Amino acid sequence: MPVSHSVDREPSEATNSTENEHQNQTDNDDRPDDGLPINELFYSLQGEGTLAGVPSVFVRTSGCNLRCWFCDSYHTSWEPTHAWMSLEEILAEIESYDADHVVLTGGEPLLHDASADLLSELDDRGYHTTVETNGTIHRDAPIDLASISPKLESSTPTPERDPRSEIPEESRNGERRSRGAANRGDGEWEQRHESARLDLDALTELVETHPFQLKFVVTDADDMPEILDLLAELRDAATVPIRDENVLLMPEGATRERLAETRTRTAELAMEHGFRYTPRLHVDLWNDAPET
Ligand SMILES: C[S@@+](CC[C@H](N)C(=O)[O-])C[C@H]1O[C@@H](n2cnc3c(N)ncnc32)[C@H](O)[C@@H]1O
Ligand SMILES: Nc1nc2[nH]cc(C(=O)O)c2c(=O)[nH]1
Ligand code: SF4
Ligand SMILES: [Mg+2]
Repeated sequence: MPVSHSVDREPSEATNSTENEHQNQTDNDDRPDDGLPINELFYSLQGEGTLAGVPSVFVRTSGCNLRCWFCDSYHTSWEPTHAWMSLEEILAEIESYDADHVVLTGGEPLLHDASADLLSELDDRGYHTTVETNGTIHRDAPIDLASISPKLESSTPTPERDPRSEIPEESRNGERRSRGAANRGDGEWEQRHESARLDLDALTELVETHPFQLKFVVTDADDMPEILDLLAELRDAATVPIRDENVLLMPEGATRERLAETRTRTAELAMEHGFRYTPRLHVDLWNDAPET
């Protein structure tokens, strides 16, 4: 069974958009110089995108500069938990699995300087690396597939959609969330998320520097005009072709129940526009279980 690391302590304040600011809000005590805050590290099948079905080791960093209301990795964004692991420890654990593919995800993995070092070490060892990123940060690092998921207006945590506004209950991962009155949501991230969620320069640099896929989370047909506008802007700005086959529509849903509501419409939209559809295999297989 994969190993999970989490830290039992009060949730940190909202994570900021730079690593330094982020580090100010996390444990200093046991942090190695070259390490990363790891929320979970596990072996599974790539569930999304053009490599769906490929056995892969997942390294999930903690901390994000955005706060999508639907985030399926709540404990890396809204209430980040993690243990600090040195690169040596991370690499040893990756090497303990029989896999050629590594997926670096989060949270937002490109927030962290050490993500670039980890990617270089993985490259030296011959691994194929996929980085799951929201596309707001570019880093100079060897990446075999930049899996970019630019965030649409429908991701913004308005007060009505703020997950911290809900009464504390079992979390999506089956753990109890500790949410007191002090950290109850009231849409405080709405503006911050909205102003940070798209960065055309970072997106352009990402598609120009790495093999890439653009993976849009679709909640309903209203998302399409924004996807088409963003693609037109990106195609204008980038010096590399962005083919329809590089554009994936992925249904929003952290659970089988929710996916049952979104996937057929998303598949029809993909056909209508000539884009790819990507399933969420891991949700079909294991629902919202952690470490899958
Ligand atoms: C948790 S994110 C981490 C990487 C990065 N922060 C990002 O958003 O791309 C991993 C992937 O899950 C997707 N995702 C998160 N919550 C989702 C949901 N409820 N339904 C569908 N996709 C979701 C993201 O869009 C992204 O493609
Ligand atoms: N199986 C599986 N495939 C995935 N592809 C991208 C994931 C992610 O959270 O970034 C993910 C994930 O969490 N699990
Ligand atoms: S950008 Fe990714 S990790 Fe951050 S809140 Fe959105 S889905 Fe979650
Ligand atoms: Mg996931």
